[in-house]
This record gives sequence, structure tokens and C-alpha cells, in this order.
Amino acid sequence: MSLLEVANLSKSFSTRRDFLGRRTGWTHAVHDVSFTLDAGECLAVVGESGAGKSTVGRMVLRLIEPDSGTVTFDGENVLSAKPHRLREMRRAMQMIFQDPHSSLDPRMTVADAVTEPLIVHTDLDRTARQRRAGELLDKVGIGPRYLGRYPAELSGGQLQRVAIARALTLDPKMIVCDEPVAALDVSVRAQVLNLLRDLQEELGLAYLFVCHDLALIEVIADRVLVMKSGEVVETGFTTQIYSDPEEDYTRALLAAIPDPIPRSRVFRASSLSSPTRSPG
Ligand SMILES: Nc1ncnc2c1ncn2[C@@H]1O[C@H](COP(=O)(O)OP(=O)(O)OP(=O)(O)O)[C@@H](O)[C@H]1O
Repeated sequence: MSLLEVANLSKSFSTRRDFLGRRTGWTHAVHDVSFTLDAGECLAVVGESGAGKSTVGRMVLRLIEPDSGTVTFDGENVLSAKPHRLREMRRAMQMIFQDPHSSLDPRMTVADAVTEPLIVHTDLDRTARQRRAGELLDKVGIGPRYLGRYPAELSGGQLQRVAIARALTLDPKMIVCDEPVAALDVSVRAQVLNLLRDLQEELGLAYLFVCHDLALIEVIADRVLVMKSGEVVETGFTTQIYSDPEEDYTRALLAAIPDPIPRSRVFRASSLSSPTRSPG
């Protein structure tokens, strides 16, 4: 049994209403999407803008309610879970969003952002929470000296590291990464991508990695699910998708890669977490 099993997921959004407020127009954002994700595996969901990737990621965590289909996480039905149980399940299923400026509260210090899940989900005292936050900031390569800072004092790359630390607070089994480097400067994308990959290896994390750019996923994804207009076009191991794609659409996505991240710019986490290094 896989860690995550998604079957026949569909979702439409209403896009227009008539003068009485009745829904008259629909976008079929996701149609009949199925896939599995094993523990410790990274599955990239790729496709151009509007393909339905983010909607799939959000439905897996039930941040958006699907119209139909099933989502099973660790053997449990996510879509029928009662609110209390869903809250418990979400300890193990976290999400990292594209823009850390909007995913982190500007009024909360880094320490507050990272420890908030511990306040909600555990009975650790303040000292233990601060210690855990310091450990997590070390793990993501920015160190505990940032604990008292506010988001406005950090760069985009540093903020995304804080968002990653926050996602790790409750020892999740799976993280939905929704375009986690798309909003970052090109110069720090490889660093954050490699941090994610090294954390995955170290902690045995599974990633559902939503990404519009095939150039970015070669270094991190084990398998790829290609989506177009809400449907799955093709799925396969990353090496096979890159070397021998079956579908014209996948070939077109590959042909559109403008500037792949050279493997020489792929750093190890050990160098990222060095206190002497100044990450972006
Ligand atoms: N809340 C919503 N209301 C109406 N339409 C929506 C909503 N969310 C998404 N859509 C539509 O559903 C379709 C799929 O959107 P989605 O964001 O999942 O695509 P995506 O592949 O993640 O694209 P992008 O990379 O641009 O975010 C799009 O046509 C989008 O406009």
C-alpha cells in the first residue's frame, strides 16, 4: 500500500453567475486524476499554467473539497475524516506554498511562525518549543540567530527556509510543495531545491511536488505526472520522461526548457547548513 493513494479526483469551479446569483459557467479544473505516492518518494506534478496542478495538491490536503474521487493517506480516507481527525492527520501532511511572503504572517517572528504548530498540536513548554525551533532553523541552513526576526527582515530564500522549517515542525511524512522555488531569485532556486532534496533523504519525506518547470524537477523527482487541461497526459519515472517521453505534449514541455539548472550548481545540504554560509 502506498503512503498516498489518489483515485478519480475531479473538481469544477463556478466561474459565472446570472443576475439571480445562480451558477451558469464552470471550469473543469481537474478531471479523473489518479496516482500514488510512496513513503520517501518525490512525485512531480507538471504542466503549463491552468493545468490543474495546484488544485490537485490542495485537494490532497482537503484545502479544496473535491467533487468526486478518493484520497487515502496512510490507509485512512482523508475526504471522509471528521474535522478533529483531519486536524490530527494534517500533522503528517504539510504544505509549502509558492510565495513565502504571503504564507508567513508579517506580524509573527520567525520563532512564533515555526513554533505555532507545536502550540496547536503539542503540550511542549516554551523552552522546549524554542529549542525545537532553533534545531529546525539549523536544519534548514539559516541558524537560530533568525528566531527573533520578522519576515520583512528576511530575503525570499530565507523566508522559504523558514516556511520549510515550519512545515517540518511536526515531523510530517509527506509535504505538498506548491511551486516552492518559483517566486525566488534564480540565484537561490538551486539552493532551496537542494535543501528540499537533502531533507527528503535525511528525513524520509514524501513530496508531491507541483511545478510548471520541468527543468527544476530533474534533480528532485523520482517520478513525474504530466497534466494538461485538468487531466493526466502521461506518467513515468523521471529519467524515462526526460529521455523517452510518450506524448507530444510532454515533448513540447521538454523543448520549452529555457535554462536547466546545471548539475554543477547542485549543492549538498551540509554546505547549505554551514553557519558561515549566507544563504539567500
Ligand atoms: N477558486 C477558483 N475559482 C475558479 N476557478 C479556479 C479556482 N482555482 C482554480 N481555478 C481554475 O482552475 C484551473 C486550474 O487551476 P490551477 O491553479 O489548479 O492550475 P495550475 O496548473 O496550478 O496553474 P498555475 O501554475 O498557473 O497555478 C484554472 O483554469 C484556474 O483558473
